[in-house]
Amino acid sequence: MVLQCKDLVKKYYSKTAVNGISFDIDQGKIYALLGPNGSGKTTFMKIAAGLVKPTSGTITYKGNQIGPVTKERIAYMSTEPFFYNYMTVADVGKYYKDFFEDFDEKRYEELIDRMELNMKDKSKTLSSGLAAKLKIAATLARKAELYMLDEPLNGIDIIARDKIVTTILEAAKDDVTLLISSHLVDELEKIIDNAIFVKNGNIALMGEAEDLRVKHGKSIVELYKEIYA
Ligand SMILES: Nc1ncnc2c1ncn2[C@@H]1O[C@H](COP(=O)(O)OP(=O)(O)OP(=O)(O)O)[C@@H](O)[C@H]1O
Repeated sequence: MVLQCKDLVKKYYSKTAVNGISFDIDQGKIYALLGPNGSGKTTFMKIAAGLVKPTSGTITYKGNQIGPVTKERIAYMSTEPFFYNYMTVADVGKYYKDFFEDFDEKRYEELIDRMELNMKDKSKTLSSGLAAKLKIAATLARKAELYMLDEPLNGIDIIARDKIVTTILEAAKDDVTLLISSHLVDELEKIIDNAIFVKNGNIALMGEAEDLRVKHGKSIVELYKEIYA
């Protein structure tokens, strides 16, 4: 296993966003982190990315505390835009290269092409769907070991979603792990190995997607509806 968390808690003043979760994530698998708005998915990803400190509990990546070493190996794509309005698509690449040693410029060019973006486009002129694609391209151009993508399909039209899902799948290798949050469970169901259902900061259900389907006689989409109805 690569990511291990035990009794992880995050409180924002009186609000408990993550309420004592424990689970492990195995290398080389694709995980869906599922749950409605406010269930704690983003908070968990931010803790694993080293952007938010847990209130209590432990979390390690390959035995290391979350910190500078793990940040070099974990690529996190937040729901918020990370680039400034004045930047062009090319500037975003340079900005990323300055921050991350594992950033592969050639791969970025390929991904920008694939997403039908142009290096000269100004980020402030991009539609929300194109800005979402830019975030994905920049994140997947890193040669990370663990990619955590928070709502990568948000704002992306139904035609482009397949392309994004295929691009995400290309990143999946034996030594690469993916953790993807999404409300669009249909799209994720096709590609995931494991599902983690989060409810009110707790794990409501988790397991290998195929085991869950067999055990409950339901698809992941149906389980989602049942858990959150
Ligand atoms: N900085 C913060 N200050 C106060 N409360 C916060 C903060 N960040 C998150 N919360 C609260 O913690 C809870 C979990 O939020 P979080 O963003 O982790 O959920 P989520 O499952 O990612 O939801 P969404 O799908 O809407 O992004 C929510 O009730 C939210 O209001």
